[in-house]
Parts: sequence; C-alpha cells; structure tokens
Amino acid sequence: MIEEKKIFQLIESALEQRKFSYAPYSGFRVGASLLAEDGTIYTGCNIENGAYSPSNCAERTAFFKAVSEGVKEFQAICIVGGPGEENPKELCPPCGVCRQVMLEFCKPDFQVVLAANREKYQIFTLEELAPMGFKL
Ligand SMILES: O=c1ccn([C@H]2C[C@H](O)[C@@H](CO)O2)c(=O)[nH]1
Ligand SMILES: [Zn+2]
Repeated sequence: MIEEKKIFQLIESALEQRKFSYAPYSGFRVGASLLAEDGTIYTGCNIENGAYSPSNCAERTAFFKAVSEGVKEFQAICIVGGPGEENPKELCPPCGVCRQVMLEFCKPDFQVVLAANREKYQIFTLEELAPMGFKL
C-alpha cells in the first residue's frame, strides 16, 4: 500500500496535468499520474484528434512516456477525469484499453487511485479492475 502523503501528491499532480488535456471534441478532460517503482512520477493527459480514432487516453499517455524512457516497473496510477474545466465531481474509472495496457506492465497488486479531489478518492488493485485479464 502507498502512504497517504504519496496519494495526495499523485492526486495533486493528476489534477495539474488535467489542465493540459486536449479534449475539444468530447469536452471530457482527464489527467493521470503514474508512480514508477523508483518513485518518479510520469504524468499524462488525454489527447483527442479530429479523426477521433487517433485519440489517446491520459493513462496511456503516462505509461507511454515512462516506457519510452526505459521505465517499466510501476507502483500506482492516479486518474482524475470529468467534463468541463472545473475539478471533477465523480470518479473516472479507466477504459478497457487502458486496463489492458496496465496488465502488460503491472502486477495484480498495482494500485489504481480513482480521485475527484483530495477528499474524494477510492483505491483499487489492478486485479479488481481487470480480473482474468489477457496476457501472453
Ligand atoms: O480511461 C480513459 C477513458 C477516457 N479517456 C478520455 C478519452 C477521450 O478523450 C475522453 C472521452 O472518452 O476521455 C481517458 O483519458 N481515459
Ligand atoms: Zn483509456
């Protein structure tokens, strides 16, 4: 389990990162902060595209930034997402594609922090969010 201080740090950086979200089509803005095994935080936002299918989720942006820098061991990810500019009011669970990317790089006890703000958050393991996941 990660300590509460670290959880708050992840929530703050995901909320900051969400400000960079490029979501002119859905208006649904997502930020993610990914905690690597060595303590480094990799952030990501969703990046949409006018042709729709090239769009990328916040979680995958964070994973791909880390992996492209040689980092492949992770402890936790925090996800914040919701419509509009203001801070989200509800929790935003990751889509199936992002869960599959987590399965590729993370162990079953990887922590997924779904947060609206510092007061409202819930922690799941990857195993809870992606039971019986496909792996080669
Ligand atoms: O796990 C998810 C699910 C959706 N989105 C983004 C993609 C799209 O830009 C917007 C609406 O689906 O939310 C994420 O960033 N992460
Ligand atoms: Zn996704």
